Amino acid sequence: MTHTEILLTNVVLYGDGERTNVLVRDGVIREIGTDTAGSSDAEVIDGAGRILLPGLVDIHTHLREPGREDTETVATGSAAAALGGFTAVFAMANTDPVADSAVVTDHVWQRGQEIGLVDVHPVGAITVGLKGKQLTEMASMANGKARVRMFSDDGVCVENPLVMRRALEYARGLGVLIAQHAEEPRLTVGAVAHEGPTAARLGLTGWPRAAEEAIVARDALLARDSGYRVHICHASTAGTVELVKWAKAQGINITAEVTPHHLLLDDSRLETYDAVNKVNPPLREQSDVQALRSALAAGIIDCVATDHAPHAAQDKCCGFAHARPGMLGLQTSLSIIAEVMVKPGLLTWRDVARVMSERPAEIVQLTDQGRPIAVGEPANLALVNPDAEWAVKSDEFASLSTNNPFEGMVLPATVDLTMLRGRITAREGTVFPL
Ligand SMILES: NC(=O)N[C@@H](CC(=O)O)C(=O)O
Ligand SMILES: [Zn+2]
Ligand SMILES: [Zn+2]
Repeated sequence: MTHTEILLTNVVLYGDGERTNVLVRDGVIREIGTDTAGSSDAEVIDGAGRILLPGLVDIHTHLREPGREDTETVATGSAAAALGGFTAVFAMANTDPVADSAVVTDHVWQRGQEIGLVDVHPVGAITVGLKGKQLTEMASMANGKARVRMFSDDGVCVENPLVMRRALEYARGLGVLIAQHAEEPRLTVGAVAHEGPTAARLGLTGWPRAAEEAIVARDALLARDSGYRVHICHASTAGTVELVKWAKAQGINITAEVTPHHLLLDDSRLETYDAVNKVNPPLREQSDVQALRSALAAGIIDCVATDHAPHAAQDKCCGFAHARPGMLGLQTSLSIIAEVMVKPGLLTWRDVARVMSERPAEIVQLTDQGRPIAVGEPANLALVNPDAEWAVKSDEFASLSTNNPFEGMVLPATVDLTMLRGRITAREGTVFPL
């Protein structure tokens, strides 16, 4: 039976303050208050001990549709997202065919809306076929049904500085975001792991920090001169933190994200040669991990993004050098942030709302996500139990792939319920597609 109203009782907004009730009707938050009761028809959900956050927004996800539907689809990725507390995700363009035309971006958007678990915003490619040569028709994607607002060649770097410069100028005219996978490819030929003592000992070809940092520095300068903004995907080094801090201090319009795995894991994980730990950029050293945590706490790094990157078993269970890079992220991200940022006191839950919902929504200029939990606002919400603990079992995950480096870990905090425009999309491990 469908209720016209949902009443969340005894929740603590942002984990800060007194318990209260939140009444949702027709997709909108209608009333908030300890006396709020709703009509007799309202579905009452007891939120005692729970924190209410705005629905999470992930600006960096890989759903493998079209092309590798054996590893993830818009449907399975949406389910993983809803279970992880997300109400909007941005699906990267490195699909097959590449999302470099409105035909592909409109398809991805349309599929997401049909499934109805999360708003799936396609990211458009910056260059045709991700080849780094010719700019795509960003305007036709931006003006299509999907209203594409973010462009990236993620998976590969826009290497040519003139192409990057033109991309920023074109994006400026359209008001869309350019996001860079910062990797100077001439420094990473054959690279499979962070260049450092661990890779040297294990005989793995290294990806030096400078490969990332050189592009971050270059693109900060290109952003400065274009007068337009640039976003840095998956920041992984202490040097990137210093460069972003410097650029912001100059008034350069630059934003950056960090992944949960770069905040939790380091290259000591490589000892086993298990390719589940292979990812781009690679897991770095403990000093980088600490610098990334501090930078997220300080707002130098703006937000968290999962870089959820599902891969088939046959593409992972092969020699380390041949395995594809990437790891799952959507269903573990909030818990990892709770573990590495909230538990040690680096962030409050109020801050988590900022780095996992409000700030990412701002960066991509989504007007209906990352909104305050207030009367009249869209009911995009995540109900979190901060005191629960759970063990990660990837065979219980919604994703079609199992490349999960967090397998077996016991993590804090569960997402008990996710709501998209007033409709429950996930509740206690079950999803409710349209
Ligand atoms: N992060 C990864 O290691 N892999 C991503 C691409 C990317 O984000 O660069 C993928 O598409 O699998
Ligand atoms: Zn990338
Ligand atoms: Zn990515």
